[in-house]
Amino acid sequence: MSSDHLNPESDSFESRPSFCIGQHDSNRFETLTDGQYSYVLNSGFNFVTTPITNQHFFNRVVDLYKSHLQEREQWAQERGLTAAQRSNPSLPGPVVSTLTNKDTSYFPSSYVGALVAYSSPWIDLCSSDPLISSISRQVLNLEITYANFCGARSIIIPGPREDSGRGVAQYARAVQECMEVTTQTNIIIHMPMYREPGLEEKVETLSSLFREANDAEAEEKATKEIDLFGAWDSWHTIRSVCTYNTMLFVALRIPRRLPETDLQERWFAEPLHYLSLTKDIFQDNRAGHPTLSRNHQALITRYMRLKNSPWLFLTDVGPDTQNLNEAPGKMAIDFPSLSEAKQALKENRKPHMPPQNAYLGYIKYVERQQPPYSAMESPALTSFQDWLQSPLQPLSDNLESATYEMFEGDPVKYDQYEAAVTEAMAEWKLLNKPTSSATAEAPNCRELICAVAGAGRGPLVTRVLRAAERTGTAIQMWALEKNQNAYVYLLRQNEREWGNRVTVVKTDMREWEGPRLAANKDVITKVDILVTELLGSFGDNELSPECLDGIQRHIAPRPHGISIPQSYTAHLSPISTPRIHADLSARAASGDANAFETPWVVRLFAMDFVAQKVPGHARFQQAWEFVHPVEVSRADDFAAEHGRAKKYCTVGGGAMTGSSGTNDHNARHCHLTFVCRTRGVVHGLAGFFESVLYAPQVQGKEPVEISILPDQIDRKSKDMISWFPIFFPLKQPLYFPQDAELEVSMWRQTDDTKVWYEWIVEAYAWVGPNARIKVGASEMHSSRKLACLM
Ligand SMILES: C[S@@+](CC[C@H](N)C(=O)[O-])C[C@H]1O[C@@H](n2cnc3c(N)ncnc32)[C@H](O)[C@@H]1O
Repeated sequence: MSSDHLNPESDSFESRPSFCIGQHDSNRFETLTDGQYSYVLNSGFNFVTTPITNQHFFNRVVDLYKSHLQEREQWAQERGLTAAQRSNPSLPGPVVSTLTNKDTSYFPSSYVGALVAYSSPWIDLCSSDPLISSISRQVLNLEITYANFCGARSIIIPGPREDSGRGVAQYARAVQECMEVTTQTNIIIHMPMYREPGLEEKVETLSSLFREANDAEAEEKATKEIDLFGAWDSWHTIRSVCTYNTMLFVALRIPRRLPETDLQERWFAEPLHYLSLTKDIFQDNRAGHPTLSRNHQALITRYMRLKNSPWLFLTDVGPDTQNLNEAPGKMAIDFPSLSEAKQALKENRKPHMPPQNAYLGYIKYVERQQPPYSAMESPALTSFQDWLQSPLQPLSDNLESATYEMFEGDPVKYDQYEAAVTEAMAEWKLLNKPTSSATAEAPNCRELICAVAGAGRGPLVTRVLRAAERTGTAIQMWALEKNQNAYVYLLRQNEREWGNRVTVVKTDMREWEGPRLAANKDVITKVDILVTELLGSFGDNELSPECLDGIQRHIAPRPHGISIPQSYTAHLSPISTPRIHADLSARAASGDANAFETPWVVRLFAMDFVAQKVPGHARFQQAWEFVHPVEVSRADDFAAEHGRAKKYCTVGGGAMTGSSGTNDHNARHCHLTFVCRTRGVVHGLAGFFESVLYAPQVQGKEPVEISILPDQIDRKSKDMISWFPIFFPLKQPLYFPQDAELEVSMWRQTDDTKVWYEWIVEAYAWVGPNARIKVGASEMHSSRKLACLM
């Protein structure tokens, strides 16, 4: 292969994720000088971390702790305090005095924004010793406010080193306090994917420095089984305490042994800012060069597909402190000596250019190996990742041309519709079914009456005409549209593209009088094939059932007349999607009272399906189904008796307050049980739909379908992008333990004038072979205030 695919100027250029790679040294105690910073960048890194305070400060804090203990002891002895008096928590504690210029080499500079501040790893916010935890909190506050003052854009705080409830709560509270003092700075918690031995921060903490030797607690910890989801749990506590602040992120330590994919997916959904790779996770290949396992490469590839792909930082891979101390100064780099300039010329490099770092070189190789973006990862589609859109209301609103144009950009939907119509027409012929054009005057007329209702700008009309040509079927074609602007476009299409073969009518399909015969305009007949595309992401959420109800009386009587689509089903799965939850919380905080009551259309991406597929309980479960035409309609019966203009009224109040019940047959309810093996948190329900456009009557033939279900789309309508999923949020994230069951209740509600959804999720835990207890429930959510008007 030529290297053209890597050249942006070339036609065969393939775009792929680009990596931003930084360097972190866990033993660094001083900020890099200008020259050292240039040296690291010249080694090929894009950014570098910096400590906020130095060794001097560390020594000062250690001395403070020691002297405080001594003073307290002396003071207690002088006063002859009893053990109880000594442990009085009201005795004054140590106060870390403010920073001085001796405590730090980090100052505002031209490149301070390019440095990622790393707070001191030696503090212990989780300590059970109140003195140590207090000192640690003070140190963190001093560092964070100072880094914020200096202009740091990101500050990494080493995560808690254990997952104990008390320690993590203390830690989370301290971070919450930091978030209140920073303004423009991202706070990033450095967390391990799980507690793999050796993966944690190596630097000793104040607690380990002062801990009695041979600590039983430490020993117990070492022998404890690893709780794979423990570190994620701690992160979840921290971000919950920080109320899903959108400036709080994770730097994820990648372990040497990758865990099960469930855990990898859990982290994928979190706000990942960095992936941190230590030297230890690399293996040497036969030539002695560092490499990563295939699984590690696959993980990086997966995470790099995110719209905001995480940055990477390599820890302790060099250049180390010694290299940097020997690094030439900025002056030497800018004005090299004659001999260095000569040597550099000979070696075809820039003067003082450091050697390429082997680990970095390998990661750059991994970057070049990234699969190019597919058609489904175009910049436009990628920009839709996790972006919330209010669902369309094509019935009550009139769509714009650009919206129709966007629909028309996806050929898959139209191909499937054409396949369905082709199949229906071919079968009509094969089974010699009667047509609605055959009247008493022309009993042998074989022309099929076809109508596209809700034709938009006409792409489905084109497909029906094409299907007729392909199958050699004579048809009389009708196109109905209630949008007066699209109607103008349809009239022009008829003249220019369809050779005036189509009768275009501007009408709401529910008010249409029915098709008139081409041979005798006085005769109103029936439609043999009715084609509509009124489907939303949840199937029925753009009121397809209500619209089809209003036109189905024109479909030729059973068994001949057909509706394409023939049926559609709505499906649900509970998901964890912290980023969307954070987005919705921010909207709610800025005044959107309905943020958590809106079913959003969203290209869900950074999310985790929390339910597993187990026997009897699928991961994606069907909520309900609509089939067309409806066998019996009470409204039709009523209209036949009293006329269509008459208001349908039942005795009494009907099903909903004030309703007369005409649309009750389109109400639905489901109660679904999902099984979750690992513990986690649910932020809402992902909704999908499938539709059988046409199911052939001839045995052995597959139905023509479309689907947006993640486990079906590739089989039924691969690469179809016309619909993104729908998301029903939960106001309060619902935490559940392992081996839990989530029970989802959802309703499609109607009061004859509008349609809306209501949903609730309950969590149960198994406590015995036959006993479950309820561990939590969401509140009842309702989109009634944003209902679709009929
Ligand atoms: C999702 S768009 C599909 C447009 C077109 N068939 C396509 O596939 O590109 C639905 C169309 O149905 C129209 N529509 C919705 N409800 C209607 C109704 N009750 N009567 C007539 N047209 C309707 C809308 O104006 C819109 O043009």
